[in-house]
Amino acid sequence: MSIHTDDFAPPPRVVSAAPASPNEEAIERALRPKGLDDYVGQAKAREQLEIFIGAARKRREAMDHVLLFGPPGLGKTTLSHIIANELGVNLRQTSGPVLEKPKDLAAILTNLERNDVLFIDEIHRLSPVVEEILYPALEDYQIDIMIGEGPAARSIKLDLQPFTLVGATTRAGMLTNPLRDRFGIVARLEFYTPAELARIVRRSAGLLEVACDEDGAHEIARRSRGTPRIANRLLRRVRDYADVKGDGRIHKPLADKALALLDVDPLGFDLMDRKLLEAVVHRFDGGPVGLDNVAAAIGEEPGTIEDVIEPYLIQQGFLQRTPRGRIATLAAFRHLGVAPPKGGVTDLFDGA
Ligand SMILES: Nc1ncnc2c1ncn2[C@@H]1O[C@H](COP(=O)(O)OP(=O)(O)OP(=O)(O)O)[C@@H](O)[C@H]1O
Ligand SMILES: [Mg+2]
Repeated sequence: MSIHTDDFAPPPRVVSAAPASPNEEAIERALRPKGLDDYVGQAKAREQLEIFIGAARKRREAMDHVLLFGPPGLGKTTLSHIIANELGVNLRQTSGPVLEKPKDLAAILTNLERNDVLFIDEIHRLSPVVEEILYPALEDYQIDIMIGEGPAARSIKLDLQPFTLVGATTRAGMLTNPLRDRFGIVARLEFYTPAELARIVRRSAGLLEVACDEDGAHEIARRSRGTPRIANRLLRRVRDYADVKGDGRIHKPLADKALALLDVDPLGFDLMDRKLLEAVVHRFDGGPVGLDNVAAAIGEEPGTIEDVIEPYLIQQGFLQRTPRGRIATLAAFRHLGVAPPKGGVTDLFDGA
């Protein structure tokens, strides 16, 4: 039997917010809510969109362009599909890194039908030359394209059908100002509360035809890092456990055991989170420590730490992001069972 190098790749994090495999993406599609009514949580974004969608439908116009931003797995792609559904138009889907040349985007834009939704995922990764042709498209539904080459080259204007751009990004800070300014609607997606995630777990359990009681759903929800993608994944893992070790039904004691086996602790932190907190606490005395140093200490990309691991730890009050670096809070010391430093945990303002 040959050994593939893949055999040595670390197993994917069970609480990673990124989709684990193409198979998981297919399951996600099946669990994706189709309308705003099914879309749990995100009250603010939902309310905003309800109004804009309603107005655009009434006037039979293209809705204003929308920017969705927030950490992975919170429902940006889901929401873009819902917007197109609710508007009753087609959705064309692409992503920043896929659009290499202006003509790639031009081909998509010129094929849009009236009032369609164009979804560009990872919009912060658009190349500058592609972004350039997007500006007039967004403002005037026009593009300038070059015909011919060399001295004979000339630019012509093409009219487009009115359309709505929905851009998604995990890093709003990386968008250029001119691009950001062209979005009329900007919605920031927030981490979900355990109660909201429990509703999502119950809904998904229904679709997957698994019996899951309220307490079982809550246990899964509580450990899902505020993220529906993780909640759905943990539900499927717990279902496997229930099928093998139980009678297929999910309740709290069973969920507890299954999740402990998966190394997901009661706060939803996994080995990666603990590794990060431990590094800041043990190796850097609680900080402040720069992102690059933490990254080197735990062998992760700084970008991954910033986009994927940190946001939840910060939101939960275990880590602070300060101009001088990352600081572990008292809660982090307590969670790791470590006595806090004598002078107290460095806080944001001391010495500043
Ligand atoms: N509000 C919600 N209600 C119910 N289920 C949701 C909700 N938001 C997301 N989900 C579920 O979580 C899964 C992941 O959501 P989605 O793919 O939309 O995340 P994303 O923000 O686009 O992530 P990424 O940044 O990785 O692209 C979806 O397949 C869907 O089943
Ligand atoms: Mg997505």
